[in-house]
Amino acid sequence: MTATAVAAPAHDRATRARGPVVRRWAAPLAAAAVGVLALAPFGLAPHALGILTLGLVYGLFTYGLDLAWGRVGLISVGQAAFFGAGAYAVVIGTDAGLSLPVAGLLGVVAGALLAALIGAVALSVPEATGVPLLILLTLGASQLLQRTATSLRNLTGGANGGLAPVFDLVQGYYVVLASCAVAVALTAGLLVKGRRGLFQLTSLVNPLRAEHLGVDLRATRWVAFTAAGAVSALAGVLFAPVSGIVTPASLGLALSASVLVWLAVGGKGSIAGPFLGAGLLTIGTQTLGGTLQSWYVLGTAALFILVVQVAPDGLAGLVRRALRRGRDVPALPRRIRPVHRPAAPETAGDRVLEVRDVEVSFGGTPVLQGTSLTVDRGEVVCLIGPNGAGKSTLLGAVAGTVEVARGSVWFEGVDVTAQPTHRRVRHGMARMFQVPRVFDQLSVADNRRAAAVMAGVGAEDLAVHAGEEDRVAGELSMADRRHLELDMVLTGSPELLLLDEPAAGLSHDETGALAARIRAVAAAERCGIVVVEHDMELVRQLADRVVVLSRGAVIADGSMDEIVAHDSVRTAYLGVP
Ligand SMILES: Nc1ncnc2c1ncn2[C@@H]1O[C@H](COP(=O)(O)OP(=O)(O)OP(=O)(O)O)[C@@H](O)[C@H]1O
Repeated sequence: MTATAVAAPAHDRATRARGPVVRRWAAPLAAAAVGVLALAPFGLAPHALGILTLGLVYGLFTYGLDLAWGRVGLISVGQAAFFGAGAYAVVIGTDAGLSLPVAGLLGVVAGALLAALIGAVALSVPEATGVPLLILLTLGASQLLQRTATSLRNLTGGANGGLAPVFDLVQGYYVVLASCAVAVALTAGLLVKGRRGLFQLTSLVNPLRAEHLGVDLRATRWVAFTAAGAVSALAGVLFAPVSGIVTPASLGLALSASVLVWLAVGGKGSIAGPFLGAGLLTIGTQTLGGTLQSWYVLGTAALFILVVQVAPDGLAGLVRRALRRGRDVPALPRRIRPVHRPAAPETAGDRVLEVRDVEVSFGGTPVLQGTSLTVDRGEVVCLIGPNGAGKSTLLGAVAGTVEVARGSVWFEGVDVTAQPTHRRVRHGMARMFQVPRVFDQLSVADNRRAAAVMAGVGAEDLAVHAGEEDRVAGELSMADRRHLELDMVLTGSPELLLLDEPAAGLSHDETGALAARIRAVAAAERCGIVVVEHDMELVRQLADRVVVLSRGAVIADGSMDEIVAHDSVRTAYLGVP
């Protein structure tokens, strides 16, 4: 399963050229949907057309949520804040004498700015606190805006709502609205094409691996969340003239909960899913909700639970599975421009890495206490020490995933202590984890493509081995996943390779094969390699130099023989008195 770039077999090139089944169906299905929308005014009674219009508005609203939740995994539980902001902009703006398009534009800008602000705050903190913070902030924004809309009677009409311009001709407004929905869905679809599509899909599937291939997670998520706010606000703008009245409910929790259900039922991560979920449930509410009342609400809740249990990818996911004979593997966009990789700085000499007196604490407990480490080009340094000594923490400090309280990290002669992980990676730092971090849900071929694009290599020129298009990375054995991860991080010809217990979970023979490969990489690529390892046999095979860490401090640094003979190492690590 080791891989270097060779020409793709002809049949694999053909498979890629044809594209996955769903892609072949996408254009005809989209054309059919647009055709149905275009013919609807001629075939439907005004009441039915009104319901379809509302379904389209809510579909667009749901699509907005999908740009955040479905594309980058950011759940907003107060998405109505953006929808209501758009709707109220129409009420307030037109009341102040602005034309509908100008008031609508202001509404979209307001929604985008609100989302940009919330996203910037929530994404500026570490992920573990950022995701709950986003949930709280969206919920808070929705509640705050709802209360404000209720209180400012003169401006908004208070609890009874404010009036929006209504158009006499339902059919005339339908055409405007349907054109808008189609245009926005297609334009916003550009956000998930090409390189940005790769950033989004990889961030969604495995954020840590994405970041360690050079994806800027924060920027990717922020752009998606801002776009989600703008699109949901536009839906609110379009909703105001359909409803004729905008009440505080358009900012509230019930609508925010509904849009989550619509997206879950329709299916995340596509254009069709949000429109399908919102459309079907809106038609259901309008036609059955009045007569069945609480039974209808109960039925919707049951449908939600059923879909979540039976088809987590929603109705659109069911259709995709049917078209793909039971498999629903997300695919990277085609034709992705490689990411630009900066050249090595002129200051770079033979020293690839220098860690100077680094201190790291977790919750006030010191873990690294003035730790220093150097690695030269072509050198393999093995980092050993008892459990909890701080070895993985040191790798994290080097890679930028662990915050350094004092001291500095120099990579290729540049102080990178304040640099985010993705920037270090783009300058040639690569990392493998104790548990292999590959994109489990994607095909092996797409894993390689993602790595190639991020390494600045054209995905078109990449080797695709027989069967790798159809093989999902999560189905590979532990050894194959490790080799795939190594292939991926080596695609960028790194200057520094960080390996955290690479032999974990491997058999004796597999460990031997991996050791031979790591040695070959060090010789061929002339990169510095740091290996955290407990397997002393592997350390002996790999190490040019061994560094021993105990309680966050380096207690020995030298050849394997020197280390074994070292008194404090025998006491601290080998347990010999
Ligand atoms: N994110 C974290 N939050 C709090 N404590 C942490 C965190 N990461 C590590 N620690 C603690 O820091 C100490 C060092 O952990 P680290 O994983 O770096 O040790 P290690 O030498 O790699 O150990 P092992 O060989 O068992 O993997 C441990 O006590 C661990 O519990």
